[in-house]
Amino acid sequence: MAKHWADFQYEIYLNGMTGAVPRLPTDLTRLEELTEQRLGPGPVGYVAGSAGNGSTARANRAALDRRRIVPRMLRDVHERDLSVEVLGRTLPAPLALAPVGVLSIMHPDAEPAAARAAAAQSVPFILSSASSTPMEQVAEAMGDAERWFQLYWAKDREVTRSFLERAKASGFSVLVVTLDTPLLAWRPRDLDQAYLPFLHGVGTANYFSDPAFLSGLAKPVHEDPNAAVLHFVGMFADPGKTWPDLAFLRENWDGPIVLKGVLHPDDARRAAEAGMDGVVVSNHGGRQVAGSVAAADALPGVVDAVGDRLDVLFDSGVRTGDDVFKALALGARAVLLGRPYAYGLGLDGQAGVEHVIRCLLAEFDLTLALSGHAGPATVGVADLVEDTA
Ligand SMILES: Cc1cc2nc3c(=O)[nH]c(=O)nc-3n(C[C@H](O)[C@H](O)[C@H](O)COP(=O)(O)O)c2cc1C
Ligand SMILES: CCCCC(=O)C(=O)O
Repeated sequence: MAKHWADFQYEIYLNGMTGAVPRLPTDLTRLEELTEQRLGPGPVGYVAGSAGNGSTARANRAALDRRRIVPRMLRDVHERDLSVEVLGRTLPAPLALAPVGVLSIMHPDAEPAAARAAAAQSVPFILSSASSTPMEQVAEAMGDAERWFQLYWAKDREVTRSFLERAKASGFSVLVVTLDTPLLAWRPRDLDQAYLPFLHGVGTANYFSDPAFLSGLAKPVHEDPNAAVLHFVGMFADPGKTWPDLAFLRENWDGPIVLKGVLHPDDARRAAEAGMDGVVVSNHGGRQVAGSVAAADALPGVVDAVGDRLDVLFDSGVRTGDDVFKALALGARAVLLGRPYAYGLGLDGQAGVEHVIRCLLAEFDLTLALSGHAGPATVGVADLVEDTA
């Protein structure tokens, strides 16, 4: 049975009869400011910050804001079903939680709490390679929920092989390979505070628990933690990789593989030729290339190029239910959500993440209905106009 996401609206009003109001704002764009007030400047700067002067993060928002929905009337939207087919699975809504590393800088319950929230709301959780908790522990927290694993494609092939083996053994079924972070970008907010979570030992849990990684260290982590962190920083990603290298991942992973960070239609075509199953059109939430094309502006070109062969997902800048609608109208099958759930976690742990998911999907459900759609299938580019003013 289809889940009635919009009912959250009346749950909130009914709770109000006893004087209760939501613990966090229902306009998710307010979460960043609240997080700024409550958490330390280093962690908040890391999560909220972007590459360069922030131009890409702003462009992501502008590209979504510029597109406006044209609602249609009298189309029977009484019964709605938000489910979508993605990578051979049925998702109850077109949403997954994006891989966000180092979540313990936001909340001590970190990835297990976010993963439990996603599981409770039946939304896939994509666990980052740069998790602050080893993948086996996060998998355990997830029960029988959908598990997707994000790979930072290490220089050391044996570390990659070991990560894939561990992820398979822990029940992760979809592999999301991030291509846009072969190097960490110029991030002034972090540079100005000289703050990088990894140097505080956060985000290395999968590596420090990995036999292949540990065998590359001259001394055990506890004897020389700084050397271990520097070894991680030098090997977690590999600027030398090229398209033919994908064959190694295809050989070592049985399930679907999705390439994250694709913005050019030709790269999307190469992904299809390499036997991949999907792409995420993403500029990493504006955290990598300053001055980059906005993700929403890149989306239609990628959909045109490979939409009939690959599942095209989208992230970067999604903050509201109407953003989800717009991404679907531009051709995405589903969206990933990044910072807002990290803020929800920081402000209220697992409950905060559940709040964020429920608000976003309730608002999306209502946007669909009020725009004349009973589900994602009928949403298309004809539902949008571009505001050129
Ligand atoms: C604090 C933080 C950590 C992130 N860590 C990762 C990561 O480990 N792997 C990855 O592929 N993307 C990572 N991302 C990028 C997200 O997966 C996603 O692409 C981005 O946050 C989407 O944009 P949004 O934050 O505007 O929703 C991270 C983003 C943030 C904010
Ligand atoms: C080493 C980078 C991992 C975290 C990340 O992807 C981000 O901060 O955007």
